[in-house]
Formats: sequence, structure tokens, C-alpha cells
Amino acid sequence: MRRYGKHTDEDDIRSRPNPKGNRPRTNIRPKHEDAAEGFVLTVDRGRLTCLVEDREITAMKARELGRKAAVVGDRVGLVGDLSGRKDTLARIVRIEERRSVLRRTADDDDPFERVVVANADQLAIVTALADPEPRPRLIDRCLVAAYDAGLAPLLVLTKSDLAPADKLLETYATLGVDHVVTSREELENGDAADRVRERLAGHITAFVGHSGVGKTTLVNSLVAEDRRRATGHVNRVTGRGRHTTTSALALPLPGVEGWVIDTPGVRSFGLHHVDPSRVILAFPDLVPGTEECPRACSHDEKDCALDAWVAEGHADPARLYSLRRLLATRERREGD
Ligand SMILES: Nc1nc2c(ncn2[C@@H]2O[C@H](COP(=O)(O)OP(=O)(O)OP(=O)(O)O)[C@@H](O)[C@H]2O)c(=O)[nH]1
Ligand SMILES: [Zn+2]
Repeated sequence: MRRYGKHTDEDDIRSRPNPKGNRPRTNIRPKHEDAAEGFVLTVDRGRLTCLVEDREITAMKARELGRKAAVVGDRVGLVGDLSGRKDTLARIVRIEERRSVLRRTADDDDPFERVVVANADQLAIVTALADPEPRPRLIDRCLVAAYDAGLAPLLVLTKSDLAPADKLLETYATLGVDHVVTSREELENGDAADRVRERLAGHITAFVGHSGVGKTTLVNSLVAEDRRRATGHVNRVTGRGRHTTTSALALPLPGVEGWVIDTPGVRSFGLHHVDPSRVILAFPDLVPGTEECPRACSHDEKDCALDAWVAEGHADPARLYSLRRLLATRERREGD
């Protein structure tokens, strides 16, 4: 059989007594041992689109998973009809352990998670340099969410044909955040896509951005033609059903390993769930200075040991200033 390649010697045949692959069943096997592996591409009102091998299939969560929801980016185990034919429905019976979870709430008082992406390792924060004006506090909040979730942030500054990037970049220099600057012309000649793509290969990158910053235009330049979406406005129709305002959408990068996960435009970035003790982990140079901190220190309070430690010359005061600025964005203000 072709499946066995060139190993058609007798030994090999003997070790596969049932060449059809329908192995005998016994009662002691773990449940759903033979579930197919899938990757969640998008979620729409309880229906999940999953990639299984090269087929996109529609699935629902099996009741046995209880309250645990599968989200975009999840690796899942599926059983049932995996043909991907119209009107078929598979069942998700397992959610693999996640490497990361990116959450946001609509605002800080909102207990519901609006966007959840699993397994991303990079967060592309898309900001226009003008039209609309950059909102540094929103950027800071996205950075906090990235650090909290353990994602590496990538700042993507669009519309450099309308305004220069240097002032904004200065604000982030101390944080050492990687960045790409793009313009209308570079979008048109392909340079923007090339430069951004370089940073995406081998990664699962979630893209976030305020509405109108050019996120859709950019994402379209990165993905295959048949995956592109109409730009300009909110009524986003993907080739595969309506893209709801609450779900993200995973798109493969053509030619290389890697995924772009587009998320709906954000107006605010609620940080209800953020744990300051994880944000400090993005500042490894400051971590040793927290040893003398009071228990459960937010590192943004009077008794925080970092002030004295930095004053003793152990780290750059600008780094502590940046950490404090980020932590302060957890407090809600008008316009966040
Ligand atoms: N001048 C200039 N305009 C740009 C650039 N990139 C995108 N635009 C324009 O900005 C507008 C908004 O772009 P979109 O890609 O729709 O923005 P979006 O962030 O996806 O916005 P929503 O779809 O509302 O979430 C469009 O008119 C684009 O043509 C750029 O680099 N320079
Ligand atoms: Zn502290």
C-alpha cells in the first residue's frame, strides 16, 4: 500500500495485520483516542469552523466538555462527520492545553470576555499615525494585555504618509517593543507586506487595532487573495459566512508556517482580568527589585520596593517609569 511507502518488507506487513487501519476496539481504550486533530479558525454563535488536515469543517462543542469553550487558535480533538460537506456537523471532544490566552473585555466593568484567542505568541498592535490620531493609552493597554498573556508585542504603525512616526516611537523606545512602520505607497508596492510578513513567519500573531487604522488593508496584503475581506466598513463578510463582531478569524500565511488572527476593531481594551504580577515579568531587569515588595504588591503603590531599588542604581529609572505608566492604564479613564 502506498501509505506504507517503501517499507513493504515482510516485517512491516506483519506489524500491520490490519492494513485498512480499522484497529480493533477494546473497552480499556481512553475515550476518543482516535479523535482527529483540528485548529479553530473562527467561532460564530456556537458553531466553530475548524481546519482538519486541509478541510474546513463546522463543529459544535460536545456536551461532555462542560462550560469550557473552544476559542479561535485552539487545538482541538474532533469526532463525528469530518467530511466538511455542507450541513454536516462534527463534535469537539477535547481542547488541548493552551500555550497562551489573550482576552479583553469591552471595558473594565465588563465581566464578559469579548475576544479570546488561544495559542498566539505575538500581538500586533496596529495604530495609524494619523486619521485616526494615535491613542497612546490604548496602545499601552494593548501592551499590558500582551504582557499579561505572555505574548510578544509588535507595534505596527500605519499611514506614515500622513504623519511621521518618530515621536510615537520615542515613547516605546524604553520598552524595547519591536515595530514596523508602513505607508500607503508601501502597501501598494508590497514593501509593507514584506516587512510585516518577516516578523510573522513561524508565529501565531493576533492583530488588534482601533477601527479605521488600516488593519483590514494590511491583513489583506498578508493573506491569500481568496481570504481577503472588503475594507472600509464594519459589515465584514468573509467568504465563509458572516464574521461576527465578537469572534476573531485565523488566516494562514501563504508560503510559510504561521497564522494571522484578525480580531474585530476595538474601541476600548478592558483590562478587568489583568494580573500585575504577570506584567512585571515583561520587565526581567526589574524583577529582582521586587524581592522586598509587600505581598501581592501591584508595583504601583506606596510600599513598592522598586523605587528604592532603582534609586540605588540597579536599573534604568526610565524602565520603572514605563512599567508604572503601563500599570496605571489599568485604571479606567474617560475615553479608554
Ligand atoms: N493614507 C493612508 N491610508 C490608509 C493606509 N492604510 C489604510 N488606509 C486607509 O484607511 C482606511 C481604513 O482602512 P481599513 O483597512 O478599512 O481599516 P480597519 O482598521 O480595518 O478599520 P475597520 O474595518 O473599521 O475595523 C481606508 O480608507 C484605507 O484605504 C495608509 O498606509 N495610508
Ligand atoms: Zn512592588
